[in-house]
Amino acid sequence: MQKINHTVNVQAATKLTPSSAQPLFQQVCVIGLGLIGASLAQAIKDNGLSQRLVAVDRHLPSIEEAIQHGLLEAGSAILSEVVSGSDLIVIAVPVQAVQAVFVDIKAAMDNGQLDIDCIITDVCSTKVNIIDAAQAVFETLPTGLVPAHPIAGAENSGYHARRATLFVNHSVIICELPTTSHLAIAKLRQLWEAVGASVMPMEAAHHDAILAHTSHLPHLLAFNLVEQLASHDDNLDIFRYAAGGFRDFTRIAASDPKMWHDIFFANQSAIVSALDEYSVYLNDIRQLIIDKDSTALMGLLGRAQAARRHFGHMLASTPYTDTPAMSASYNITPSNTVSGTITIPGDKSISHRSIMLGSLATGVTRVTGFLEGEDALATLQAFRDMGVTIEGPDNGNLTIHGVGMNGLKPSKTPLYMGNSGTSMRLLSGILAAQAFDSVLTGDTSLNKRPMERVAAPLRQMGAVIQSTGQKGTAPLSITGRDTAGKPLKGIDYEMPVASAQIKSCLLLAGLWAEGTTTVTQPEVSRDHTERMLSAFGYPVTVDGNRISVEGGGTLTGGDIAVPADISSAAFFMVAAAISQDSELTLKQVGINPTRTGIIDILKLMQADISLSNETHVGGEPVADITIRSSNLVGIEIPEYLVPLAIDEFPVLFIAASCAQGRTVLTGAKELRVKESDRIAVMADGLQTLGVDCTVTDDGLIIEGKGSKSNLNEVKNSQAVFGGGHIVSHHDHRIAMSFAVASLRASQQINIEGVETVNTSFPGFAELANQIGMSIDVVSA
Ligand SMILES: O=C(O)C1=C[C@@H](OP(=O)(O)O)[C@@H](O)[C@H](O)C1
Ligand SMILES: C=C(OP(=O)(O)O)C(=O)O
Repeated sequence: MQKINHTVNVQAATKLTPSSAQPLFQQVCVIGLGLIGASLAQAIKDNGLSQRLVAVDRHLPSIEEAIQHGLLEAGSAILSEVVSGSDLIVIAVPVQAVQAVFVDIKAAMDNGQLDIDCIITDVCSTKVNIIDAAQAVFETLPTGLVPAHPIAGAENSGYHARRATLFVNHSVIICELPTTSHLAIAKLRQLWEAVGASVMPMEAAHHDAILAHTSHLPHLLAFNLVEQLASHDDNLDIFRYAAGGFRDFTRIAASDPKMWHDIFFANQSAIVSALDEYSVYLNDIRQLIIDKDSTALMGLLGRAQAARRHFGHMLASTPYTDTPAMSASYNITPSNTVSGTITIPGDKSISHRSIMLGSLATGVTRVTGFLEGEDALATLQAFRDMGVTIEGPDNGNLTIHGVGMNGLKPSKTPLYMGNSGTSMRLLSGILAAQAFDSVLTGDTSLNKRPMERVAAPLRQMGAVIQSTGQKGTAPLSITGRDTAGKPLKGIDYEMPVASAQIKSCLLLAGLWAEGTTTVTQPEVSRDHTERMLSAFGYPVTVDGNRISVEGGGTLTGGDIAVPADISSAAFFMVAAAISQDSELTLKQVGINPTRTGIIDILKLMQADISLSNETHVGGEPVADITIRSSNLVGIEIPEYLVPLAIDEFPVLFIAASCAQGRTVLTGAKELRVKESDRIAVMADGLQTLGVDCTVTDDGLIIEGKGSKSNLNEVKNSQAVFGGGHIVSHHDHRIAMSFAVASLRASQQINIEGVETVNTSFPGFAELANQIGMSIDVVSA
């Protein structure tokens, strides 16, 4: 067979990687110039990863073209003609042809054309049979053998479909065999990372089982559905009118039949078991349709829709919902006045609890005003994962089909709580009492927050719960009562901190415990759990700071109207208070007295705030809040107000910076264990913007820069903050607080890491701009 040589383009061939003086390889030999092989060759070439590139392919026109394009230095249909001196061989042929390639490679090693430690890898979709094939050929597996699988592709095949960027942001699974040398693994990892992929090690059999479900089964179904429709007599009509769904679902049936033929046989047993499982599910959904079981069908469809979005985020430990960008920043131009009448999104704490109690109730619960922020959506998804049918959210409306106190089912995957401390802590109380085991995990920030504060008292109730993170942190592993034995028992617990999350966690666990569960809080904290339990017909005894429930009761579903969140309203309250000639009215905001610390503190600072249209919505008091510009004064914040304004301190620090004189906060150590250390992070940002402040162990002292002008003079005209770059540490409340600072800034403020604003206040920037601020959201 003919060998085609080509004059080497010296410049291109010696192009170096930016990070090293030498290319990673002397000569790479790619066997098979199909889509994957040719794309990898192109990526190696474009990134200067090899001194020379050669290829083997039975289709000589592809080889010739690749040489003409300057991609290859040489090529042939016969391996022995080009392989000499290669230090990497990439096998990119159909699975069934790999064994024959191994025979050729062994011969080249035996006759000295190839070094014994040459790296040999492949890109095939199955792994066990590749290892079996190598074992059949080599007496001992070569130390350079590293089976691999790039999870990337396209329905187009062949040399012409190649793209050097095919692997960017894709995963490559590599199977490290006991025989493989560390150097081979390290070099192959370096190669894949250099072409933009991320490498994951995986055991070969596990790889095959996973791929059977995620790749092989969908391809098989796509081919089969096209076959089914094509066999109809009226197939022309079917194809002519086949709209997006058919096209989307069967896109992959345009893939290479030979390749898939080989894969289906190569991974036979894993594919057959995936197919058997699929048949069971298919039959189940068929039956739901026959039975007209609307609740169960909605449950299945809702769960599947949400799970489709959810898995990606869970794996990446990133924000929960499909936000427009995984990282974003604000560029804010100073403005000096705000005005208008606006509606703030629903209360986060009440939204969480509506899902939890609605799911555990008997009957249907209809929720309006639900906060469609990532934190509350994490709670929603967790209950879907545990088998609850929840319709929506649709414009804040939800219908929850309660499953009763004993109706939750084990989730098939760890429950992902995203960024939400409330979800994780309240759910751990509920799950500690369930029959089944659970695992709770979160994003990078949540997995750093203290969880022993709930795990330790739950253990006193008899729960079996482990905080498996490094410092009493998540992931939490909870053993179900079926394994752990007896039911939980009520305890009388003195809470060391005034935390509504600890209180709620224990009260919720107490619903299933034997006897009475009592918690005593050192200070009043938000009481939404107590209120909502009562609204669902569950008796709760409140005696000052002692709150008790008896285990064994039931909840009855009903309607819940979620009021606007005072914690979100706080940003706009401060915005109007610190800026010039401003007046804002915030409609129907929750003014539960356990949440109104922000109003009390601002009033002590002489803010101009008034409430009107006071009424009750779903057991919670609400009012319109009107706030106007005022010359604030610095104060010593009374410690009893700290739990009543716990989430509002970041923005209160902005208010304090604009006040005349010093503001002192003490007794607020809890701020250090929120989404960020809110004392340290706020102090850093304030200093960046030119405000003098001193961090203390449990608080902050801020030297306000407000004017001494009397209240009749033009209010709030001077700049307090300079401009600068603020790092929010991905904490939503830090990001929004510094956005508010722009109303008294002399120059632009840029805030990095604002994507988490969606956890509590989706639409914040749009609303801020609507009342006169100037926030430009930049997505990365
Ligand atoms: O119970 C709740 O819904 C919450 C309680 C507070 O946390 P702690 O209980 O940790 O103070 C608060 O910071 C959080 O945003 C919501
Ligand atoms: C602390 C907060 O929430 P969580 O604890 O639920 O993450 C917050 O929203 O400020």
